[in-house]
Amino acid sequence: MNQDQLKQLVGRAALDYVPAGQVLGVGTGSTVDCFIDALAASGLSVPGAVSSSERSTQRLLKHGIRVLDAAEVTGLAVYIDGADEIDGRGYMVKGGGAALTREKIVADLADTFVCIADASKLVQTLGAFPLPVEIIPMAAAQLTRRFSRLGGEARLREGVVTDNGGHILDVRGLSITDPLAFEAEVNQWPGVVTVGVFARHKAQVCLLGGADGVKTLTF
Ligand SMILES: O=C(CO)[C@H](O)[C@H](O)COP(=O)(O)O
Repeated sequence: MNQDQLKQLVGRAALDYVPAGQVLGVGTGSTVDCFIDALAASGLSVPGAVSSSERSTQRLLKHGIRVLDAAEVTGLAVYIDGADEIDGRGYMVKGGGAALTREKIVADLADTFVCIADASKLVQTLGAFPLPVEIIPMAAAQLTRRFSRLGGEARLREGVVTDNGGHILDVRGLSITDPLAFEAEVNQWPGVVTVGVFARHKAQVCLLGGADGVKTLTF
């Protein structure tokens, strides 16, 4: 199976986690696109979804699935989203699709984060994937210097403006051995909107698609 087929496989597997009769949190990315398509084809009745991006909102609406504002719910049982990397503890790097801020907001509403990913995303240590960080543009140069003091090389993602009007720095060369401490530290640097380490909002479940089918990891 190629990577696209694995994404479709885990997208379908995630249907088992859709809470009956409840609003669902929906992430962003090509794997989530597969999940949204599978949800629409499944005939499962969901009262609506809280979406983490304009991209997912458009896809949900195209399928006739109602999209609610985050402010319209007080909580969600389940949030389903992809990842750029996930480790053996459920900590993740996210934001390859530049939606990390809204993804963290929706994840924060949810009791259970279900990560859907192909097996290439499972890593020993986070950091090989360039770490996305949403920033306020004015702070780009000084944040670049801060990352360089941690051994990271930050580059502005050219031509990308997030749904929130922010910019994205991609930071190469990091080895994130303590994701909770790293996230807490970087989050409080002035000019950082959101760091793409999801440690406080880690996955509780990961549906990992590989040659042998879907493996369910729980953390
Ligand atoms: O964090 C994300 C978007 O901001 C995505 O979940 C992540 O980039 C994985 O995407 P894909 O499913 O396309 O591999």
